Amino acid sequence: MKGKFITFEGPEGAGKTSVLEKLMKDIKNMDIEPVFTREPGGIHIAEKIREVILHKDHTEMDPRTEALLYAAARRQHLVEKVIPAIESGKVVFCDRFIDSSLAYQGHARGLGIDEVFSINEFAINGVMPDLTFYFKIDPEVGLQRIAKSSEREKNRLDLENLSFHQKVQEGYQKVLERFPDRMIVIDAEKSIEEVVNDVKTALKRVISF
Ligand SMILES: Nc1ncnc2c1ncn2[C@@H]1O[C@H](COP(=O)(O)OP(=O)(O)OP(=O)(O)O)[C@@H](O)[C@H]1O
Ligand SMILES: Cc1cn([C@H]2C[C@H](O)[C@@H](COP(=O)(O)O)O2)c(=O)[nH]c1=O
Repeated sequence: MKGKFITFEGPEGAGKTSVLEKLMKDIKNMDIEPVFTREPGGIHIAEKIREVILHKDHTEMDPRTEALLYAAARRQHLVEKVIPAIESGKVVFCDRFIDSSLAYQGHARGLGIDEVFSINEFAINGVMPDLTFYFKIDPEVGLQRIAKSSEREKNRLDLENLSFHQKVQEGYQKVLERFPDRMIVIDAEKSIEEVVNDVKTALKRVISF
């Protein structure tokens, strides 16, 4: 049986990681075999690439280099972890995937959504999510949340200015217009409990757990 590939997208501080942590607890011991992972990262090489991309001192990084590094991390993560899991019937829940590249590098960095999609086509070789939750939130609210969080050390992208994060938001809107069939919009400004419930309700339409 082929599994499923479900991705979580949205700007900084939207609550993706918090919701995935709650789902991880709730989905355990139920009818599906879940795999929780993230981008960039999820496996050794991609975590190393993550350190290079997100290090706050790497301010000289060229936007095309950034886009290529995300795509390289994506390729390795797909081949080592995501594809084998899907092929063995598991349900992969991934914190970010290609839509982040389209919104951040394609739109916010100004490289072009089509151009960034095309370098990613080489990396993904036809693997796209079955379903994507887009956590919609005013970028200022998301940034305020991460500013309040004592656990979080700010990375290079967190430190971009508000206008960059507003462009990320516009980028996601464009991605949503391009892929309306696989994307579900979640109001991420609701309480965490309500957001978790909304995600679970939508998930139950595609998997039983
Ligand atoms: N619905 C919510 N309401 C209020 N605070 C929230 C909500 N969801 C998450 N938070 C808080 O916001 C902060 C950021 O949450 P989280 O790390 O889950 O976001 P994220 O979408 O994964 O962000 P990033 O992509 O930047 O890592 C955390 O301190 C978390 O506790
Ligand atoms: C996959 C991917 C990610 N990004 C950005 C988005 C965030 O600012 C960081 C990842 O940090 P998080 O705490 O794990 O959310 O990287 C990007 O710009 N392009 C991408 O393809």
